[in-house]
Amino acid sequence: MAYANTEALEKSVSIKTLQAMKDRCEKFTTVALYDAPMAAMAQNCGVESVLVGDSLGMTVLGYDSTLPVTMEHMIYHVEAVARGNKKSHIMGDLPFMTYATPELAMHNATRIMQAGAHAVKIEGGAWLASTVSMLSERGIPVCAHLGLTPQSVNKFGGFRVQGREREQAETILADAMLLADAGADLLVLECVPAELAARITKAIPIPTIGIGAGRDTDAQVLVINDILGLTETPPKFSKNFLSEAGDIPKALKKYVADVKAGVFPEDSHIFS
Ligand SMILES: Nc1nc(=O)c2c([nH]1)NC[C@@H]1CN(c3ccc(C(=O)N[C@@H](CCC(=O)O)C(=O)O)cc3)CN21
Ligand SMILES: CC(C)C(=O)C(=O)O
Ligand SMILES: [Mg+2]
Repeated sequence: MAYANTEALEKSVSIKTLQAMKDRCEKFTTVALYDAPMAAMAQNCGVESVLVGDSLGMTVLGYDSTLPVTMEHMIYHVEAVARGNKKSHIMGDLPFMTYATPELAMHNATRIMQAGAHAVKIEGGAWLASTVSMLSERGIPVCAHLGLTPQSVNKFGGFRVQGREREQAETILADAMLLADAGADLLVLECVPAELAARITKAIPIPTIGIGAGRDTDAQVLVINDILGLTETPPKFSKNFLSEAGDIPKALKKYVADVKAGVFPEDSHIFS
């Protein structure tokens, strides 16, 4: 069986566990999920890292973008996930405009951490460096997020691959190095060419978590709805693992095993 060596998490996973995995060149898996039973299942299937994503605005609440998501939505779902899962590392997204200034970021990150997250995720480049260092210095691990940052969908004019032009690719690489230097502990790279994600992963000491970013990031993230075939028009980079696996735990275990083995994402999921 392809997933025979995938087991429930035994010890709780911290930011240090994830860093040590990068340092050992061992891949880890993140799932964006939103409720207690799915969070429990992720823990039991060896998913090291879970993200309570603001994608919940689209995947749970039926909005067309992540912009309507509020702190109240995020807290409600972080609390549910934290109740269901005592082992995986839990990140919570800060929603649109709730970290527009460092002061707002510190206030709202506090609320996400008190709801049960172990780290917060924020979308943006160089402008976030001071926010990242302030949160980090005060004890809040930060996951930065570059490339297709969905809260900026109106600036991008749609959910489009980012970093295809040389100049933009160099900016994303420079932003990644700046945010890592500022104290970010993790970096999500969304919908960027695989070559760029590979360069960034080599250039920075912290783990990179890719989605539509090729095989060479330190980890992969997918949205649970896409893994389980719940999305009407799934993004090109996603994969329905349920259809071949047969049930939800088998689908999660197959996803974990395929990421560890470096066989997911496949060529058809990759932008170049
Ligand atoms: N179900 C779901 N999965 C996700 O991964 C996801 C969400 N929802 N909601 C929040 C954001 C939005 N995301 C998206 C949504 C659509 C595309 C998309 O349609 N991309 C095109 C590529 C466009 C191009 O070539 O530039 C695709 O064909 O996949 C990408 C990311 C990722 N996130
Ligand atoms: C797709 C991931 C990276 C995310 O930000 C979310 O689920 O909100
Ligand atoms: Mg998000």
